[in-house]
Order: sequence, then C-alpha cells, then structure tokens
Amino acid sequence: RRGGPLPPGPKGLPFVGLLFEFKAWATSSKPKWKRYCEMSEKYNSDVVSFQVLGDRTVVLNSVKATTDLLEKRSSIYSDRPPLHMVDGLMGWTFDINHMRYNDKWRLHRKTFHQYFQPRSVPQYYPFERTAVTALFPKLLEKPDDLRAHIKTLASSLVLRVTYGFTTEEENEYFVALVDRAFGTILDVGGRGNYLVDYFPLLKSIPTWLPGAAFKRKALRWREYSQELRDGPWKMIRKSHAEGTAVHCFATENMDKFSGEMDEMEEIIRNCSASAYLAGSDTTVGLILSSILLLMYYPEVQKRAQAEIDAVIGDSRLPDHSDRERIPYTAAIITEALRIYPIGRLSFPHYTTEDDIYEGHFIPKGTAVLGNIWAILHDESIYPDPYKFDPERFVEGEGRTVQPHPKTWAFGFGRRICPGRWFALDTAYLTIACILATCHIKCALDENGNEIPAKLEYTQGLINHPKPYRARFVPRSAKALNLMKQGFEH
Ligand code: HEM
Repeated sequence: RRGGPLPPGPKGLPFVGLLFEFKAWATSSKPKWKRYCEMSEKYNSDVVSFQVLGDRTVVLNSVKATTDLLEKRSSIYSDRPPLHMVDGLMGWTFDINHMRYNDKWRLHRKTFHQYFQPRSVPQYYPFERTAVTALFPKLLEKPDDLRAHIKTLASSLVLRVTYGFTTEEENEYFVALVDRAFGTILDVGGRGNYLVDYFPLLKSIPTWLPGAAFKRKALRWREYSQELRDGPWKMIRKSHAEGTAVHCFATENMDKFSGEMDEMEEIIRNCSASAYLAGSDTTVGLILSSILLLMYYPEVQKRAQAEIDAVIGDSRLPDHSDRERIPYTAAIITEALRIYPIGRLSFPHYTTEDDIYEGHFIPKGTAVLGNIWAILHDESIYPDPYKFDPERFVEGEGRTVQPHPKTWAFGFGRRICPGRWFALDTAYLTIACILATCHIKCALDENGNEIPAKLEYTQGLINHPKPYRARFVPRSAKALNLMKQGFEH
C-alpha cells in the first residue's frame, strides 16, 4: 500500500469487507461504540479501521487520537462523507451537519456561530425562564407525559430563537414537520445501509425499474425534507414582509442582509432549520437523562437540594447567575452528559487528503469517527467511569477536578457542535429549577407502590433514556407557590 498499512482492524471478506457484520451490528444488542473499544483491545491500537465494499472507516478511540487528528490536523479531517441516499436523493444538504467542508459550509457556520457563541447566548435567558415557567404546571398535572413536556420546552426555545415562533400552533406545526422528516432519516439508519451509498451511479437509474424501490422511497421522503426547510421559512418571510414577525435570528439576519438576500436567503433559511434539527432532540435527551439519574440516585438529589437551600434559599428560583454558586447542582448535567453521552460517536468526519498517523496510512476519502463514549469512560481520565458522581466536577480539598466532558461530548475540531453553550444553559436552568422546587420520585403503580427506575437507554443516533415515568412532588407549600409563579413575578 502506498503510504503504509491501514490502521489495524478486522478484514472481513474480500471486496465486501465487513458488509454482513456491519448490517448485523445495526440490530445487535452490543452497540457499535463498545465493539470499537473491543477492536482497540484486540488489535492493541486506539486507532482501528475496517472497510465495507471498499468504503473505509477509521475509528479513534482515545483523546490522543481525536486531538492529534480531528483537532490538530482539522484542515484535512473536517469534511463529511458523501451520503448519496440521505443527501443526494433525500435532499438533506441544507442541514449544516450534512454539508461538505467548503466555503458554503464556512459561511453557514459563521452566520450560525454569531448567534450561539458564549457572548450571544445570554440574550436567550429570558426565553429559557419562560420555557421553565411553562413546564412547571405540566410536571404537576401530567407527569406521565414528561417526554412530551421536555420536548415542548426544548423545541419551543429553539423555535423562539430562530423563527420567533411563540404560539403553540406554530410549534406543533413545526415539530410535526420535523418528526416526519427526521423519521425518514432514522428509517435509513445511518450511512451505508443502502447500496446507493457505495455505488452512487445507482442514483441515476430510472425510478420505474423494479430494483429502484429505494429511489422511489427517497424521492417521496425528499418532499418531507424540503417542506421542513421551506415551510417555516415561507411563514417567517411573509410575516416579516407584513411587519408582524417577532424579532429573532431569521428577522435580524433578513434586516442585516436586506441588500444581499439573493446570496444570503439560502444561508439564513438553512441555519434556522439546522438549529432546530440539531438542537432540540439532543437537549431533550440530556434533560430526560438527568431527571432519570436524579430519580435513580435520590442521595444526589438530596445533596443538590441542600446546596440550593443553603445558597439560594426557598423564596426564589435558581437562575443562570447562580450557576457558579451551586457547583454540585450544576455538575449533575455535566455528569449526565459524561456517563450517558447524547451522541456516543461523533458524526463522521471525512479526510480530504492522504495522511499518515503513527505509521499507519489514512487515505483521502476515509470516514473518521471519534468514539465519544470511549473517551468519556476512559478510566485514566474519569476514575471509576461507570459511577454516577457529579462531585468529579466540583472543587474540593484534596480533589482534582476532572475535565469537563463538553470537550468531547459535542464532537471535534472544526465541526464541534456550535450549539453547545445554548444546550448546556437550557439543561442547567431546567434541572436546577426542578430540584429547587420538587422531589423527583418514581411513579406509583395501581397499588400505590413505587415502580423502580431503570437506567435503560436507546441505542440510536441520539441517546435517550427509554420511556420512564416520574412524579414531581413539591418540596413545600412555598415551593409549590414558586412553581405556580415561575419566573413571572
Ligand atoms: C446536549 C445537546 C447537544 C449535543 C450532545 C450535541 C452534539 C453534537 C455533535 C456530536 C455534533 C457533531 C460534531 C462533529 O461532527 O464532530 C453536533 C453538531 C451540530 N450541532 Fe449539536 N449538540 C447538542 C445541541 C445542539 C443545539 C442546541 C444546537 C443548536 C442550537 C446544535 C447545533 C448543531 C449544529 C448546527 C451542528 C453541525 C455542525 C457542523 O457540522 O459544522 N446542537 N452536535
């Protein structure tokens, strides 16, 4: 081989490589991120590789490898692989996450970043307070619909920030569009499950051919993705023109670029849709996971509540400005993000040049995955990695604070998640306010016995706890009052 051997890994069969194994992994009870760790052990290398039908994947299972390649050599590790089914046929190229590494992506990323960087996100605090205020009565009245409530909280926030949507009908309309479109991505099940991903010429076969069912399906699904991209945009364009739009990311950019809309309209439209796509389900996962962990570990709950009582008291809700003063409480979402990361593998990066790393050849056109789960469970960084212990992130005598998982949990290098500060703010405020006012308890069965909580998670692209039921019991009459008032007093 030109540049030396590829990183070690299972060879599979000639030509097809790991085709059959790879398909089986998708439905197996052993998740891919654990398989990749096992490969590392077996081949004694933190960088492993395999191929399916000539399509190479390299997996980086350590901080050293992700830093060396995805960060330090990011100029050649920041592309996305061509997704012929999802992007080529189903039309998802409008999503920043799917964009190839080029000037178009740079312009999107810059436009997006200006509104979600640390300096900008405090402007969304009032929306976060409103969302938490709206959540409280729902927790008390319909705790069994917790997932739906948290979804409404996260989606209403992103929709408020991007499109200025404030009504429930607007939110419902958009959430339904996204669910329908996103469902098709889940159906496809990631890169490589359709032959067209390996043989892009299949894209041009006529749709009437008997073997072209994938193409007929893809073109039908394309309508969903295009409606998601264009539907809300048409609404905001119209209300902006009529002067009735609420000030938001979309309107501010329309005003800012009013003389350059020929070039900028597509960018603003795509950034708005991408924010929702990337941002709502992920934050939902983190909040639901934190609530489940708190229910499972009541002693953690107790300790956080004691901290809130001592620092803030019981006459007001915790706010963003309290975050540093209640480090243990704030560390709960940090530890939830570490122990059950929302994305356990990064979205694939893709090399744009040949490279050599530690004697191994990584050719141009290789998909490269950072194994987030492996890093966040590496015992040399996080001793006793399977223990849920927020104290890891709290300063104390004789203790070294462990690294914040946000360095890895949001991906790597130039493609690192640009919405991470916004996500962490939302999750912090939600969890701190729930803890200040409620005991999170297991739901009761028909005989009044607690249904024990189980730490069970899905294995899909985004890590969510499996559906569970909880009860939110106000900690006192004063706490109940705070829940009724929310931040509106
Ligand atoms: C807990 C919440 C979240 C997690 C765990 C998360 C995680 C990630 C990950 C792993 C990536 C891929 C990074 C890579 O390829 O290396 C990503 C990309 C992205 N995320 Fe997030 N995210 C979260 C919330 C958000 C929010 C709230 C927004 C928007 C407001 C957002 C916007 C984006 C965008 C636009 C990208 C694509 C970046 C690019 O390709 O250049 N995310 N996120």
